Amino acid sequence: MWRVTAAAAATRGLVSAGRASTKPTLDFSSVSFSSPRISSSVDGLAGSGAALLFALRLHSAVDPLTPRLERASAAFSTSSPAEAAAMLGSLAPASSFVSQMSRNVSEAIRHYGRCYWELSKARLSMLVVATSGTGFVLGSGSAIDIAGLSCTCAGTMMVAASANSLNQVFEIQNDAKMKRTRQRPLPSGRLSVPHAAIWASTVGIAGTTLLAWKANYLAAGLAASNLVLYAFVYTPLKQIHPVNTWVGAVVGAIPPLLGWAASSGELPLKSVILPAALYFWQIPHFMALAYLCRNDYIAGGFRMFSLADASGQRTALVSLRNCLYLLPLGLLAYNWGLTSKWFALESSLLTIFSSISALLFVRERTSKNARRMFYGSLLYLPVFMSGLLLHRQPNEQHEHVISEPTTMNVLLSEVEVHEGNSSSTGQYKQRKDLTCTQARPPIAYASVAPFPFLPVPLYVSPDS
Ligand SMILES: CC(C)=CCC/C(C)=C/CC/C(C)=C/COP(=O)(O)OP(=O)(O)O
Repeated sequence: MWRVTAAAAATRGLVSAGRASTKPTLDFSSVSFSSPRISSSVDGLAGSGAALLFALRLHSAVDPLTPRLERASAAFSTSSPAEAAAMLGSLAPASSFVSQMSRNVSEAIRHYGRCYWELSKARLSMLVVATSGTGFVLGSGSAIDIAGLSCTCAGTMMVAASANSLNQVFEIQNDAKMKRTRQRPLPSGRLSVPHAAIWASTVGIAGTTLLAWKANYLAAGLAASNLVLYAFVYTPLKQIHPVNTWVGAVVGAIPPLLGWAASSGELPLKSVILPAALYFWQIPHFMALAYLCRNDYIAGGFRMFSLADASGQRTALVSLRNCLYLLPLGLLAYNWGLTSKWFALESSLLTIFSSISALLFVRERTSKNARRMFYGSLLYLPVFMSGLLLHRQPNEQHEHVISEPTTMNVLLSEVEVHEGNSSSTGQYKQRKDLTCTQARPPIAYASVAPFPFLPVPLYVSPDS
């Protein structure tokens, strides 16, 4: 019985996929299902004729039943309803196989998708991407290269995902002992270690390659070194010495440098403002976390600073000290031409607010005050980065390539003099205008003018 009904449902699927719009209509409403489970799954199948067709196409490579289905479907137009139903009844094993297969595929996608998401600590990685993207914008001139920004963010996401996955591969035993982490894919047994290692290597290599290809070697090198620092230095250090928090802070501070390097190919002094903010910001953030979860960290075998500080006093003082280190950053950002003066004001107010939460924790070391400091730190970073972006001054170093009265401009003006009013002057002017928005290497343009038939040479910095 169920064979016929399954075939009927498959027929409805084919009809709804539009293959039988001009064919005689079959009425299967009188057909009943003997099992509710089969009934619901077959109904689902019938409702998605297109999906079924697609699955059958895939299946046809391995299953000799598929040509039979195609013949039966063709017979639709010529057979009576009873004949067609009987014919399609013989196809039930194929359709149930396909339905099972598509269910398995979608379950596997959901399962591994979730595992990869958790293994990559996707939300943390997205925060890392936000800092790297901010670095990219700060390092840009007045025009922002959106394609470059997208590639930098994608590359950073992949390398950060890889670093986080390796961190979990190395900490399975510890994570299994901590309440906060025992449900992660590896300790919970949802994913095998080789699978996680292959995932980590693939995204790590892909991300670094993308950065090297679409940004530059400096950005790719920073990403790869940061991965090594996080996975192979910070991660084992967590079980060895409390200094791990400071090493971890360096890891968190590098992504904005990576972004800056990706947009401008160099790292001037003012590029360290956001990394410095991230470095100092992480100390109270992780101190608060380690204080709140100290029993969990003890169970996991991690040597956090707060574990050797039963009263919490040193933990609180270290947090306050690092909040205070954030104070001059707004002024420096203004002084070094990174932002307008408004940012200096906003950053100072924000830092005072964070320092007050740390001061309250120093005065009274309770979980409530530690939590307040933790949530305060969560607020600090997005506000600080938004302020930087809102009040940023375009990076002059990025634009000096086109604005300095050297190499290119001299050559361009010479070209204009030589060409006089000839029609090609317009082209060169156009090219010059283009450089004002795209800030391309001068030699690439200079070479075009006298020897347009020669290949454009690689850019060599005048300083090198
Ligand atoms: C480009 C690139 C490679 C970026 C990497 C950025 C990155 C992974 C930053 C994380 C910094 C950090 C110290 C996290 C805490 O890890 P944890 O091990 O203490 O966290 P857990 O206890 O939750 O595992």
